[in-house]
Amino acid sequence: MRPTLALTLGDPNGIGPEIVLKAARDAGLAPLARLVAVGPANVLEAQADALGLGPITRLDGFADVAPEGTLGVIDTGDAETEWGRTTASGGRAAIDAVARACDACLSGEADGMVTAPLSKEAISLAGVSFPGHTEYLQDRTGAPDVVMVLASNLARGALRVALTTVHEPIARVAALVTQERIGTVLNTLDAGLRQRLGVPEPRIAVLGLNPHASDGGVIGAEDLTVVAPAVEAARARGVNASGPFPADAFFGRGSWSRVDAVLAMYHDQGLAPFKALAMGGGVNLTLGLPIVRTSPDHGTAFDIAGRGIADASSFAEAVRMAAEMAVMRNA
Ligand SMILES: NC(=O)C1=CN([C@@H]2O[C@H](COP(=O)(O)OP(=O)(O)OC[C@H]3O[C@@H](n4cnc5c(N)ncnc54)[C@H](O)[C@@H]3O)[C@@H](O)[C@H]2O)C=CC1
Ligand SMILES: NCC(=O)COP(=O)(O)O
Repeated sequence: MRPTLALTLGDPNGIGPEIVLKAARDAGLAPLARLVAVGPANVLEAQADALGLGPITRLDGFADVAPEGTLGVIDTGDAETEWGRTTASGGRAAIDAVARACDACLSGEADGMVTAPLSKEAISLAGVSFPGHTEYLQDRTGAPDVVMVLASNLARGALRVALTTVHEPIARVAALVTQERIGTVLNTLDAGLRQRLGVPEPRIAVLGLNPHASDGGVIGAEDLTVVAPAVEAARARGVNASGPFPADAFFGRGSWSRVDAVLAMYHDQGLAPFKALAMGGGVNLTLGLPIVRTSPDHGTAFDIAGRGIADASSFAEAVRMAAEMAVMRNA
């Protein structure tokens, strides 16, 4: 089975359209999936011309097939490009593409979606109340629980970092790290590792919330009163979780290579070490959705937009992973 993947263009003022064009010309990806761009076709056509990465064919829908050697695009309406600017119209264009691709996955027109980066500030200016794709797609698909996972294959093994809280200000994190939340995330992560990533018996390490995982209660109580009981409860349900572990030594000692996934308590606790180890080859995926969704490990890169120098390797990895997940899901 060769899945059809919808590639959303992201914010038209960033590097999204450029990395989609570059991935579409990656000869290694063509056998894995049929790639269909979704977003403002005028933006994609202009960038394809400027960067010499065409030709582009406008499609009426996913059933319409682009001629060999061209990238098909499903148009979601014209947009302007203002390189590097955070605009409401850029945010609107980005989210309209995500909505179209998501609906195509739900209806079965597409087998998965790979999202180029959008600006959280721009979608907020456009009136979207969700901070990112993860929360928007959870709402649009009606998924009860989702987990953000950043994944990469490194020489020492697969590094997968999942997040208990995602796009939350640090002032709110401690209150959001509850036994219930950790339990729900562990269940969703365990199921997603088995069903979507083909890990038969997932081993999950859970990081502590406080420095040194609270050090016996000297540095806060949450690791003893919240995280440890949540890990115990998950183990009683058959989830092979361990911890809480002090986050700094856990990454410093390379302990991640002895488990299938690491559950961090908050965004930067997990993603700072992930990006230090894997940036450029990492993939952001959402487990718990009824659809397949992956994304690169970076953002809109407004500072280099329009210069033709964006590195598309993480986006290409996201396409590869989505193709594998779609094949596994449809098997
Ligand atoms: N999946 C998504 O939609 C994501 C969106 N974002 C959003 O992107 C915006 C910018 O985020 P930042 O934290 O500044 O991170 P960023 O990843 O956009 O940029 C950080 C630095 O890395 C460089 N960079 C990033 N990707 C690159 C690539 N493919 N090739 C070459 N250089 C690259 C940029 O030029 C910049 O200097 C924010 O609005 C953020 O919310 C961030 C991460 C993921
Ligand atoms: N740090 C990851 C990130 O911001 C991506 O968010 P999302 O758009 O995938 O929800």
